[in-house]
Amino acid sequence: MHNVVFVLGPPGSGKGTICSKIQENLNYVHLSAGDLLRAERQREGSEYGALIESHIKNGSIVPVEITCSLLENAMNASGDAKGFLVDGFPRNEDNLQGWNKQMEGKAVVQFVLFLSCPVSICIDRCLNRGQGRTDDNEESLKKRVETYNHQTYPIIEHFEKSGLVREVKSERSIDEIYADVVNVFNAANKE
Ligand SMILES: Nc1ncnc2c1ncn2[C@@H]1O[C@H](COP(=O)(O)OP(=O)(O)O)[C@@H](O)[C@H]1O
Ligand SMILES: Nc1ccn([C@@H]2O[C@H](COP(=O)(O)OP(=O)(O)O)[C@@H](O)[C@H]2O)c(=O)n1
Ligand SMILES: [Mg+2]
Repeated sequence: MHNVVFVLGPPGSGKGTICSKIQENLNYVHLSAGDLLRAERQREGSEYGALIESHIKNGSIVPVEITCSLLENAMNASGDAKGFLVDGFPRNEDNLQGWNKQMEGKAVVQFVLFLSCPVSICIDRCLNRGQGRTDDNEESLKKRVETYNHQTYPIIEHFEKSGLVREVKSERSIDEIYADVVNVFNAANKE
């Protein structure tokens, strides 16, 4: 059974940054849904390259069958770990339903780490991210924020109802955020 922490928050809230620090220090394996989709987009022979690129540019969400299979394969290919940081998933109702269907009996969600951050700060961070992403431009970001507000935030509210959400405010320095995040993980692993 895979132990999973979902990591959610607006684009640019620092999900990737914080996950790599947790992976370094806490024996969790970081799996970014966005990174897995970008790798699949580049993979020679992939039948999904064009579809993935069009969703990424439009800030819309790739069908869950593709994303969840990439996540499951990556979990199965990984060695022993305390758990997996599933970064940027589930981002909409389709993601959530697809995960529940595909991963029932194979994974348990330990909690949801919610990195909350004002959108204006998030947009500035993405515009300055410097990774050459095809979606870090004003036009794509407008759509990504809209997708976050209308599709992803309701998923966070859904988990909130089950008491699974741990919110950490991420408009602060990485060290301040990370200190709170470590406390969240320590508390969860004591339960
Ligand atoms: N707490 C922070 N303060 C300032 N900049 C940050 C902070 N966390 C991340 N960043 C920067 O903001 C950008 C987006 O961070 P990233 O981790 O890629 O976010 P996400 O995965 O949520 O989109 C990156 O350039 C990163 O270096
Ligand atoms: N579960 C997911 C995650 C990402 N994606 C796509 O990948 C894009 C980039 O996701 P990302 O997680 O790398 O973006 P950030 O929030 O890290 O900036 C999203 O805008 C979606 O188009 C998706 O379709 N489904
Ligand atoms: Mg990211």
